[in-house]
Amino acid sequence: MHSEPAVQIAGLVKRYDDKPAVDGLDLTIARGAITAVLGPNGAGKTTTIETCEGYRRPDAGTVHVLGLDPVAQNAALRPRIGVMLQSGGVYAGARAVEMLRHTAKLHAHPLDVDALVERLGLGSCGRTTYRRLSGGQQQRLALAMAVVGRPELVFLDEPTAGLDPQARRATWELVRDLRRDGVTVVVTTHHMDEAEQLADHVAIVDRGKVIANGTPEELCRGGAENALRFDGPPGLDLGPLLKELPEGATATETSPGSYRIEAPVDPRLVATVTGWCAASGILPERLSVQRRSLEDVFLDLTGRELRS
Ligand SMILES: Nc1ncnc2c1ncn2[C@@H]1O[C@H](COP(=O)(O)OP(=O)(O)OP(=O)(O)O)[C@@H](O)[C@H]1O
Repeated sequence: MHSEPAVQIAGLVKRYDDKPAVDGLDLTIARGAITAVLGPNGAGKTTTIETCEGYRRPDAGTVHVLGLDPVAQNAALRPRIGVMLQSGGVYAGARAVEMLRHTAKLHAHPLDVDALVERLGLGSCGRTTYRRLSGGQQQRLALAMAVVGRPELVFLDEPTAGLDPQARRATWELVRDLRRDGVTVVVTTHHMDEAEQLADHVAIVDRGKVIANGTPEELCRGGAENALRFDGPPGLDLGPLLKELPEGATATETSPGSYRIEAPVDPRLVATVTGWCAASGILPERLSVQRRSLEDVFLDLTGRELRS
């Protein structure tokens, strides 16, 4: 296990026509995990990732990927990373599966091409040229090309944009399998459900900076949406319940007969509250868990919706 991070970015600045697309971005990405870089359109995700891949030179700051400078040491870095770009990067006249086989042969320990083709539902496009594939098929082929060489680190830029739900799930499964094989995966997305489903770590990017960073649980912890609600008889004495709840929890009657317990919601909390209700002869009606989502976190931090 390497202790050195997979990616280390400090104070990254990248400008286009004097306008900063990335504006002092700091980010450390651990090895062997799935990290989602989440943010609205235009936040600077693609620019950051392309800088990590060596396609763009930083205007300021430093970037290290697998301990290497992506521009100065590009030749050493290239064989160790897999890259799925948002648009193409694939020769349009080449036959889909042939191209994949060819790419596999360039690597010492490639994945099994037939299994990968099957996995991503590309079996029917064997002899079809890239330009004749549907958008979703092109997307899946680009993903296959990024991972077939069994790289140490994979960058996936919006891998499920425009995919149908089935292809989306197949992509997520493949990404999870990569993690199981010890591959580090960095995925950019503006779908918060994708980040919540997939990622071990989430970096929320807005206006060229990382504005929050942590596991989905860490980011969603606290705040008004992390609560349990139930209805019961009005005027209950919540003091005895509060004594049973974890430190820092609050219990309030928000309107007559409506109760709200604010605390990290886990099965034990639900058992404590329902146990107290049972012991007090109360039937908790409309018992519900309200969890903060990454969308709520983004809204709290920026006052804006994440959705584009
Ligand atoms: N080649 C370029 N020339 C000029 N401006 C650019 C270029 N590439 C990106 N930008 C601008 O830089 C900013 C950040 O873009 P970037 O593509 O990095 O964001 P993003 O978070 O990946 O967005 P999306 O989710 O839409 O892909 C945007 O304002 C964009 O218009």
